[in-house]
Amino acid sequence: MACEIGNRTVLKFDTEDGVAVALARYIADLSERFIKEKGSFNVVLSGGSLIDTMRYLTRAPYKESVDWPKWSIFWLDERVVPLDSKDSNYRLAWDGLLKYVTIPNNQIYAINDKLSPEGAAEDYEAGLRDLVDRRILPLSNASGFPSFDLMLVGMGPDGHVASLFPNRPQRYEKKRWVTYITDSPKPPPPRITLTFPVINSSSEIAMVVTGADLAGAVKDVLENPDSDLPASEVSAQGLLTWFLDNDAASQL
Ligand SMILES: O=C1O[C@H](COP(=O)(O)O)[C@@H](O)[C@H](O)[C@H]1O
Repeated sequence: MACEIGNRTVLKFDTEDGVAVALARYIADLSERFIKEKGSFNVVLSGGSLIDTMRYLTRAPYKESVDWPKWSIFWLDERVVPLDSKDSNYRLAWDGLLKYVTIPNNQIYAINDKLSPEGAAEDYEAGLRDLVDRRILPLSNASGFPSFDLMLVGMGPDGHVASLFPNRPQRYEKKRWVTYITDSPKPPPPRITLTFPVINSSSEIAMVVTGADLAGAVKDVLENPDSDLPASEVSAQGLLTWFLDNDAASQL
């Protein structure tokens, strides 16, 4: 079932598996559209449950039909831990998605895990600036911040997105493209994260939210015009689409 709530399209499915099926088709369709329009597809991944919900992309027909070599992969946020740690969003994405598909390694933009959180954030932002200089990543005409084709965003029960948490100042960053946090309320504490000006410069955003523990935050973000949760600040230059299962939508 689809409906419009504010400036968001909300798609509701009976089960998490229904979300997973629809999400794979949505991503494959966008991949085809962007590659036809400009020859490449820049995708930003979250960590958490999102990667498992992308599982149908690693199977037929998408494993073969998607033009994976035209993709570039970035992270919305990353834990500052070794890339082979079980807490790393890179490792999660590698194990659940990237190892099954044919995206060239030099188009997978992981953090430098040898640096401090501050250093890793500066290094990731410098890498993005280099891609802008080389015209691989465009700047949004509207905001002047880099504009990714698709951002896949998860949400925590506290309404956090990326590593932008309630009661932490990073969510108010207006100048930097990438910032860092050393006291994340959700472990592990050291992380880097894209900032809201970058998130909200994306062409397309999918908020992928499944599970009963998220129902309260979903209701607040989608039905309370005065919501102060970080997820309520997400907007896109194109379409912002929420994918919900019945559990996450149970309080709407
Ligand atoms: O810590 C994180 O949490 C959020 C939400 O994760 P989920 O398991 O509740 O889906 C995730 O989007 C973010 O990338 C991750 O670092």
